[in-house]
Amino acid sequence: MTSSIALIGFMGAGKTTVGAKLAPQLNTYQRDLDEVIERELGESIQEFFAREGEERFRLIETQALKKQLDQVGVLSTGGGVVMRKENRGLLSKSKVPVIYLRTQPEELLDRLQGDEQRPLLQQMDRDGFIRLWEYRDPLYREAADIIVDTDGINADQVATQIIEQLEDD
Ligand SMILES: Nc1ncnc2c1ncn2[C@@H]1O[C@H](COP(=O)(O)OP(=O)(O)OP(=O)(O)O)[C@@H](O)[C@H]1O
Ligand SMILES: O=C(O)C1=C[C@@H](O)[C@@H](O)[C@H](O)C1
Ligand SMILES: [Mg+2]
Repeated sequence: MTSSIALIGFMGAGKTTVGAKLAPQLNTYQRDLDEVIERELGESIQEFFAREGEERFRLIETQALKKQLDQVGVLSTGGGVVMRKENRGLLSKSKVPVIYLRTQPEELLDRLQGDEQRPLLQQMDRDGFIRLWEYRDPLYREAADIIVDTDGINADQVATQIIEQLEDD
């Protein structure tokens, strides 16, 4: 079974949380694209967004994705990684299986209640959040090799489902 994968999905789908659980089970380690970018920038994504805006962040995210995607390990991406066509192309043609953690927006809103780390979340009301989810859902599907529905199951159960799906492949 492969020990390299990439996790994609909306904010709060569990890419960071599930990736951390999955990596030791696959005898590998996790890299989180948001954390890689924050280390390179020397500041939080929140701070960078506030000063430079989303477009500049997306360019940096593409550079980071190019460097990280085909390396060994579990790569947890940021929720907006599918916004740029170039990134979707990189994910689609990548050698590593790309797994879409799919979670309904109502459950995501519950999980993210009170969050202050995600700049886009601060800018949106409930309807805007659902509209963005509906816009992105087909983009994640386009880029993914495997889809795992995470509604109503915890992060450990999501990790187990991913391993089962990888074994079936
Ligand atoms: N399957 C799950 N069931 C319940 N809560 C979950 C699940 N997966 C993650 N969470 C919780 O949801 C919150 C967001 O999770 P996480 O940070 O892993 O999301 P993410 O997909 O990495 O988001 P982002 O795109 O913003 O990086 C955390 O509080 C985490 O504990
Ligand atoms: O969904 C998004 O667009 C984002 C999700 C986070 O992971 C970060 O990459 C950033 O806050 C943008
Ligand atoms: Mg994350």
